[in-house]
Amino acid sequence: MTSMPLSKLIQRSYVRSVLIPLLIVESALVGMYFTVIFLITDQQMALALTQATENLKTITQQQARLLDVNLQEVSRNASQLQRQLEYLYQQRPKEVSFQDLNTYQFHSNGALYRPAPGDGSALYYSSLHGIDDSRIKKAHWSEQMEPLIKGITQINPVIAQSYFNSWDSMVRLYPPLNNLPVLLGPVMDIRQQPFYYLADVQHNPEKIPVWTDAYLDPFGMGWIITAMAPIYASQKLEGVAGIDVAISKLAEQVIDHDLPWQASSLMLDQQGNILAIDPDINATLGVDVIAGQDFTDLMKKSVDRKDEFNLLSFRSSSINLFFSEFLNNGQQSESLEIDNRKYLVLSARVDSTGWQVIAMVDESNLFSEALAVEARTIRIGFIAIGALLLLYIVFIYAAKKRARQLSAKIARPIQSLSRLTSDIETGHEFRLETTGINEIDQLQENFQLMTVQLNERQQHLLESKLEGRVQQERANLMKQLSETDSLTSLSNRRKLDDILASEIGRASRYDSPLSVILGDIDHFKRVNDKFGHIKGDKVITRVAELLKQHTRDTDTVGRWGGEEFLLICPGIEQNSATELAEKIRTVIASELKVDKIKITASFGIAAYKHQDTVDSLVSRADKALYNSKQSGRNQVSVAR
Ligand SMILES: Nc1nc2c(ncn2[C@@H]2O[C@H](COP(=O)(O)OP(=O)(O)OP(=O)(O)O)[C@@H](O)[C@H]2O)c(=O)[nH]1
Repeated sequence: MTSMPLSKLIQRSYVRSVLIPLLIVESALVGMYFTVIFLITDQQMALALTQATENLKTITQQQARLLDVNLQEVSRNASQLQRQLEYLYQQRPKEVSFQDLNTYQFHSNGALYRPAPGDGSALYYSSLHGIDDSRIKKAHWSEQMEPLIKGITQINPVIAQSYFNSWDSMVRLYPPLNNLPVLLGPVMDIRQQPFYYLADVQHNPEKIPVWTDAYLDPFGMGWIITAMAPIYASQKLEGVAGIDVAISKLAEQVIDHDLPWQASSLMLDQQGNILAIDPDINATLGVDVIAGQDFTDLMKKSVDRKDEFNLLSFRSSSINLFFSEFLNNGQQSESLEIDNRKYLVLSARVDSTGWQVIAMVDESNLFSEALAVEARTIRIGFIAIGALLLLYIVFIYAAKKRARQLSAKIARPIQSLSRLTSDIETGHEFRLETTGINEIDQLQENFQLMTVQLNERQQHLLESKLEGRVQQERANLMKQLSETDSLTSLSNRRKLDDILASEIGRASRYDSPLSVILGDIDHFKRVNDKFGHIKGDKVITRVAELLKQHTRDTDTVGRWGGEEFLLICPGIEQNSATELAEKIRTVIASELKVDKIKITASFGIAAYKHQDTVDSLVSRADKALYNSKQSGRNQVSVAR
């Protein structure tokens, strides 16, 4: 197992036991938080889509209905005008008197017209059939139509123009156009005009007002739709009454430009022609790009380029396809993708004309609220994550610091204990500080107790050892004192007895030689007598030194008594012992003097013999010594 610092161990345990579980739990919570946000956003978006679909569907249906109501009103106006004009024809007198001959004039191109209609109706009479008096009179008679046409035009704000066209190309029109002969030409034939066939019996057997298709007004009013009513008098088709409705005006009244979610409207006829369009979606559908200029202005000016206003014939093929399918299948709501943006498209049909009122809304507008809430909650989520990260950083920092403090708190007493262990033999007493950690404090207490006990035991041990040694020393000393001669420090008689007994035993056991030399200072009594005991003692001490000096370590020199010395020489034959004694005798005789008087000594030698005892051996040496004394002293004699 690898070892590591205590602080790291504590820190790791903090991280493992607290940080990691915390991290797992909070990661799960954050994950759940974001999942819930996405789910709720999805749900809110789906709800917003449903609400917008329902809402805009209702709005477009209301707009279509309102258009229908308006168109029906115009249709009723056309019926009214039809009835009034037919009544006028029925009341038409045979003869008509001229009111004011200057009212009408012939234009230079031959057509009859009213030069200055003012706020009255304009009149045009084609010269196609020739303009005789009766036609001039008819023109005058038709002035009775003016209040009818004018009244109808003024009664309904969506009506742009009302007029009557007679079969022989007389046109009475309100509001007036001054230059009708120029606009219509000298020989315009009304029966060749495309709308006129709507009035004949073959195409309109019920003789009721009918709607033309939407068309671009040749006089610059943009898209127009006309309610056309045949005027019969005595079964004869006298002409047609027309009420022009400017589609832009109609649309203005019914199409709300302030739709919710910034939705925009447009209106298509059955062929897909754009009858009205909110400028906001011009760019989206590419209408601006195709037309290259202001679309509404263009509509007012252009008559021949009708295709340019057909949604199904320009822009991208995907948009064409979408709208043609949308219109053909009568779909009410669908999603359309243009330039990677999704649009919700809803439509409602105008029953009178088969037009479609269409609302388009950018789906991102529907979801903006939900997405804004989502963005806000995601931001909150990220702030929370940031805060958590900050918390973790603070936590890790705090854990590190705490781990350091805790490890120091734990390590300090352990280090003290360790120091104490190494210093324990010094016997010093330590006082350890309490840590506040039960186990460690208990350990310290036990350790301290153990140290005290150990010190006490060591003290006891030392004391008992010392006492033993002192006793031993004393015994040794006593023994040494009992075996040593106090004057010469040589072995005394008792010790010599022991050693000699032991050497005799050894010589006997191993059959090894053993010799003893007994020496005695000559005429010592005289020395004492002459020089005193103190000097006598000195002579004895000096003889002892010389004996020690000239013998081996294996030899034993001892004071046998008084002025007598015994040398025990193990392993030495009689001859060698004699040589040794002779040498010692010579040295004493030559070196030892008291006040110039020579001191000599006599020696007796005895070699060990089988069965010898201490006494028998020493006795023989003593006899040999005696012989030396008898023979004149300062001699060496050998026992027989
Ligand atoms: N100063 C001193 N004298 C001692 C000691 N021990 C013995 N003496 C003396 O030694 C003398 C021995 O004398 P003797 O036995 O008569 O022998 P001697 O005078 O040496 O004569 P011979 O041995 O015959 O040569 C005595 O006078 C003792 O008192 C001692 O320790 N110190």
